[in-house]
Amino acid sequence: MLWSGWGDPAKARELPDQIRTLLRDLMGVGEPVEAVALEEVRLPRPTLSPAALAELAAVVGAAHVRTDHESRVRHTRGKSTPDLLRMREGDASDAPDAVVLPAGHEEVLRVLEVCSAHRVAVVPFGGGTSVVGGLVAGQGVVALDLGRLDRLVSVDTESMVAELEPGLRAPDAERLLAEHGLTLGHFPQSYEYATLGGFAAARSSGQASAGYGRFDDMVVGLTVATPSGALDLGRAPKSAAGPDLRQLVLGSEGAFGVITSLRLRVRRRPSATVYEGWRFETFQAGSAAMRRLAQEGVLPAVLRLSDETETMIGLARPEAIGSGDSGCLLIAGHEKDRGAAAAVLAEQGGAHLGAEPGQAWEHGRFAAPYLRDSLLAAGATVETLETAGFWSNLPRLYDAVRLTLHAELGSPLVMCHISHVYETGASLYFTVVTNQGLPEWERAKRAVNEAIVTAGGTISHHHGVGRDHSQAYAEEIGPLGVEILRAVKQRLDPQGIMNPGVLIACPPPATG
Ligand SMILES: Cc1cc2nc3c(=O)[nH]c(=O)nc-3n(C[C@H](O)[C@H](O)[C@H](O)COP(=O)(O)OP(=O)(O)OC[C@H]3O[C@@H](n4cnc5c(N)ncnc54)[C@H](O)[C@@H]3O)c2cc1C
Repeated sequence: MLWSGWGDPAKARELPDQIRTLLRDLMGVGEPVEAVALEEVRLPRPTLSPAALAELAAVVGAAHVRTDHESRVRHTRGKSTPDLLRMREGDASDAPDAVVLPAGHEEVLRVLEVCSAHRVAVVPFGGGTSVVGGLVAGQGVVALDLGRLDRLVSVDTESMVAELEPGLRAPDAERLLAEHGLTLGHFPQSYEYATLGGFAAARSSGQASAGYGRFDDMVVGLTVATPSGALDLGRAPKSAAGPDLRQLVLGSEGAFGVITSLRLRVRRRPSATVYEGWRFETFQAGSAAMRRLAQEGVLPAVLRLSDETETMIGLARPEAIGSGDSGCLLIAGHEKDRGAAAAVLAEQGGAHLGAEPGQAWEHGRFAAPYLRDSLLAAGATVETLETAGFWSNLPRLYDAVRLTLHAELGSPLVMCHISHVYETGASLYFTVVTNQGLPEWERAKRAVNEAIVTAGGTISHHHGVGRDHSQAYAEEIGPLGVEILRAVKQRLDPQGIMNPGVLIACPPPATG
């Protein structure tokens, strides 16, 4: 993973001429911005005591406690645009003092014991793709990299449940499951780098959520190491034995403990997926068609609708970006017979475009993050944000976000798509390109968060809360909700060492 951007540097993408012209002539985007070299990145002076480092090394082995420049840089923050812009400028002031790589559940428990005793904060680190400030470390903090917990532990093909370790990256998990003819069916845009533990900890949702559900729907059981001991949850597909404590862990973003094992529902790999494109006159017409598909139970595995602006720019087809298409492009990916879904789409006014747009989307489905790097290098600020709401409230939410972004940023390019749908509602995913800098973007983001809460949406459908959304999350769940989460944290993590600052504002660990 490129430390100052996304993915494999060999896959870097040139900006098409139409986009360069749009940025320069219509949006007034300024000069290209070079990233500093890795060795020029500025790190804070470490403050971890030699005694704490020695005890950590005794648990995981000296080779698995890393304090070198590159390891610290690579575990600094996540991959939001503000994170990347700071890294490009050489600012790693939130770098952890050390990166610790345990090999299993018992070692995680012992690392937490050492860190509790020394009042050292711990930030669990999966793929490092958080876009909500979920990985802010800082002085005296350890990044707990779960990359060595990377095994497929067992497969039960009768129950269709697999036990996997949390540090597995999604492609590795899919490769191991494919050997048994199985799949998770979880393909977020961060697929190439994100881990199973990160998906569970942040309640991720993938591009095939219409067919496979969200990641939290797949978790039938999990094991968690906390500073107060271990929790092992989920011993049946469904249970009436009290509240479901798995739900306290899903979405907890490392604030309560470390997920060390996951029992996940798996499915047989489909023999083929048939992709196709449809065009709708308006976003409203396309979203009404999606609603019918969800409510009539004939959803394809993949379903994605771009609004007019996103269709015009061609974001759903990175190879054809700047193509200037009209209307609203809908992509469907069918793993079963497409007949019932196609009939609904046609009845709702969709024009069938054939296989090509769907195949182009499938081909470029993980390319957009590389495009973001090229836009940042060209001097534009580009970022995404998302929310979800009930169908009846979706138009209000859509307008509220767009109006706020335009009011805050002058003339940004605001694109939107729907790619996660339910019988009762859907998520809205916005991509914003602006000539404004980081402070203006951060002000706009605060205003959008407020607008989302006011318009009745949730502050996150799948990116999570992190630090960036903690204030809006507190408004969403109310003071009593915040108190409940604080009480849980106090019980599981009495010293407050687990990822302080994410989810709910809590005092940092007292230095001992
Ligand atoms: C370009 C890009 C595209 C993205 N697309 C999508 C998308 O399509 N869908 C989507 O859902 N998200 C998307 N994301 C967001 C991100 O990939 C998800 O939040 C993902 O779930 C994070 O996984 P990770 O392994 O990278 O976790 P990290 O970023 O390493 O961690 C995320 C949070 O979980 C905590 N954590 C990680 N592992 C554990 C563990 N084992 N136990 C306890 N806590 C843990 C961390 O401390 C942190 O707070 C995208 C991000 C980027 C940069």
